[in-house]
Amino acid sequence: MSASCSSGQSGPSVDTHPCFSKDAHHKYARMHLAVAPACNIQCNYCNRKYDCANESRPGVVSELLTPQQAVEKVRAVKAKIPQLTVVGIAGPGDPLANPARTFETCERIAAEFPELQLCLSTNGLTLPQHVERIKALNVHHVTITINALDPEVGAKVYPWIFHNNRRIRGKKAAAILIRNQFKGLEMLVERGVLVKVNSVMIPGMNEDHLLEVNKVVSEKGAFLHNIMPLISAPEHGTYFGLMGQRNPEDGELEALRARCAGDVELMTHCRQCRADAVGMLGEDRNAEFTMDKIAPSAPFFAPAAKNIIPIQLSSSSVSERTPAANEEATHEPRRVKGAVTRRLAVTSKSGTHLDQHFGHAERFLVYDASPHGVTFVEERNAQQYCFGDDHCGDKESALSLALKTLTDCEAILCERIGFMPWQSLEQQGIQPINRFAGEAIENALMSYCAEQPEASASGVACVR
Ligand SMILES: C[S@@+](CC[C@H](N)C(=O)[O-])C[C@H]1O[C@@H](n2cnc3c(N)ncnc32)[C@H](O)[C@@H]1O
Ligand code: SF4
Ligand code: SF4
Repeated sequence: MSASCSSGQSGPSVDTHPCFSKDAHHKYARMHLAVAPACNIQCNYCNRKYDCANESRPGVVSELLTPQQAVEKVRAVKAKIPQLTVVGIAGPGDPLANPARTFETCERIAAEFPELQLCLSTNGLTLPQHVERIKALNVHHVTITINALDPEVGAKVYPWIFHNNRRIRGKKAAAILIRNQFKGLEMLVERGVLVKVNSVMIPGMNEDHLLEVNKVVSEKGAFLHNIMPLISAPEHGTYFGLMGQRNPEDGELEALRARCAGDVELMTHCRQCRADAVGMLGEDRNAEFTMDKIAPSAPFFAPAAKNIIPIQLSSSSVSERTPAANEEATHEPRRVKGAVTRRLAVTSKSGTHLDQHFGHAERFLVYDASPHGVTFVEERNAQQYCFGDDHCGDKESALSLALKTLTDCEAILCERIGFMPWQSLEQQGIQPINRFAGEAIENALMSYCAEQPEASASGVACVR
């Protein structure tokens, strides 16, 4: 596309942006900086991974970076790839759910490399409150992911949002998210910041609705609309993956794009890059620029292992109970001496690692955890409800018994989980988490805590 925007939005040039200009795409390089682990909403298609070299999809990175490391990485990439023109923050979580880390990174890069274009990719939940800062930092463009206009459709994509220190679910949550996305879009356009809108095409759920999204984002002044195919597979461990939500088939996305009637230009060559992609579009040279290669002596952030309280599983710590009536059965995190503490459960065969399928658990291990440490609370009996095909009896009642023992837990971390229990847990307000499969329990619990929005707001450095 040319430098002039079809929406009439004036402002920064897009001629040297590899994603926006078909000419630029072979000449210029981009890089994503993975400084934003936390997210303040859940999309049913997203499962972030923080140490994965193999998968190529959004939300996956090899390592998380502090703002300082991010600048070191830009220095190293710029020295080897002088065609670098664009530096973006696109996760692996949401940049604006990690505002301190995101804006510190932008400030450092703007100070050292004023010639580089900065961009951010966000779900938009907290966008309105950050627009002035984004403008002041001279961020070249912002991408907002908008999958629905109608909260009814939105509620099928987003099970919850975390807003004003509360977890909100269903249509109410989707309505708040959508309102803030459009408010943020309008505020940015008014201030001359380029806005690209991403929408994920989810067959059977939002494809017709995206025609309306296209029309409205066009009227509101977005300069580019990027309708991307859903990437969904059971092995990604997402809700959609487990429920068998299919991806668009050949030709479906093109047909949808052809039906879009808004004036906004459509992007057709997005590669759905990882949150740490480096290089020209279509290539990923991130492996050449991992921190061990560019700053081998620098200590990497790791959770404060010294604060881990050793776990001793004894029979006296095994509990038959569900939380007592006079105990607060709440999922809300508590603040203890300044640190947010969360009650979390895990399934584990070994007692040390997340190595057990939810359906195979005969016990749940319950912890109070914060980004700084982990305290073992107790073991609770779970009635195993899945024994394999021949033995599954009254699955539902066994599952509901298992769920009763977890009412005070915010999330359960497990190796894997099936669709039915996932749905039941979510209905009860307990988030199933399987992205730490195989990890040591303490590290996984601290990492989970550190990636929550309140943790990053209180300045927790990084998770790994
Ligand atoms: C990983 S997100 C990070 C930025 C921000 N949190 C957001 O959602 O816009 C970057 C983009 O990848 C998209 N994405 C994530 N998982 C996806 C999936 N399974 N299929 C298609 N797009 C996906 C998001 O919708 C978003 O547009
Ligand atoms: S907003 Fe972005 S990071 Fe958060 S769950 Fe959705 S896709 Fe993942
Ligand atoms: S995800 Fe799409 S828009 Fe973002 S850098 Fe890759 S090609 Fe460009």
